[in-house]
Amino acid sequence: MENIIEIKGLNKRFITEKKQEVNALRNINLNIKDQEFICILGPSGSGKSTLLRLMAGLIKPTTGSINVMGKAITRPILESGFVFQEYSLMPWRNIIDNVAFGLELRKYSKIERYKIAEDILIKFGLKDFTRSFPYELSGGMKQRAAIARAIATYPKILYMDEPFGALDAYTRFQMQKDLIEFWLKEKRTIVFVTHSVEEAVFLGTRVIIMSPRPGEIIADDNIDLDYPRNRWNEEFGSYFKVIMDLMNEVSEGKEIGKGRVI
Ligand SMILES: Nc1ncnc2c1ncn2[C@@H]1O[C@H](COP(=O)(O)OP(=O)(O)OP(=O)(O)O)[C@@H](O)[C@H]1O
Repeated sequence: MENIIEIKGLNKRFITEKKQEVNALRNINLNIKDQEFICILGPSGSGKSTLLRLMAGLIKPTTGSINVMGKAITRPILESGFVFQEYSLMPWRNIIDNVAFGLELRKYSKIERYKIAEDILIKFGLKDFTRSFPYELSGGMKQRAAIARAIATYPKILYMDEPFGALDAYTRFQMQKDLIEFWLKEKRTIVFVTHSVEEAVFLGTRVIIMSPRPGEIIADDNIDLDYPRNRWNEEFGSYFKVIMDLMNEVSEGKEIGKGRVI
């Protein structure tokens, strides 16, 4: 399968308000294939969100190149959707108008966008809340609505930054299952940032691990397990253990060899 995202020699340096330089990412080289479900793991501050925001065209590289669908990315493109940890809903719009927002940008008629948004909200179990406002929904429901909003336009690439981080364990499991179902059915590319090794092994076709700042990719592994995955089987446990051990080494600052493939 062809690469949908190609990153070469990427470096990102921020200048803080106090004029200090922060090297967030160093020499990132990464190719992501169409329809991969790639999970990005790494200690806090290792540049996971920065990498995601760069790919999505929300911020610009300091040096290096990022091509998405064959073109240098300079701003967010219509083929992509985002979900962030903090529910990315507009508080002043009701749920259906939130979900229909991307369709509005893409100039769908009001009838079309309400039809599409309504169908998705039914699928996401939010049928009775289409006219509610975000503050009237629970955390899990809000996050469902945020994902519904991101996929309403059926983006080719879905960028997700710890989308389930704030949810209770049960809701999180449910949402993981729903996301896998969506991905298996719709064959999109998903780039997913998480702190949870278990979540990465449950979801990803591939996992990359970042080093502490400045973030570099220090491990890159395919997870060769069938879907839907079973957290309790032995093979799942072996992947979990290998990646967890690596994460511990990384967090303790051990040099584990760059670009190591598990
Ligand atoms: N706009 C910014 N200005 C200055 N520094 C920034 C900016 N955005 C990120 N950084 C810095 O870049 C580094 C990487 O941040 P980033 O949020 O990408 O890490 P992360 O791995 O996603 O962290 P976490 O797991 O805690 O969410 C951090 O040191 C952060 O302080």
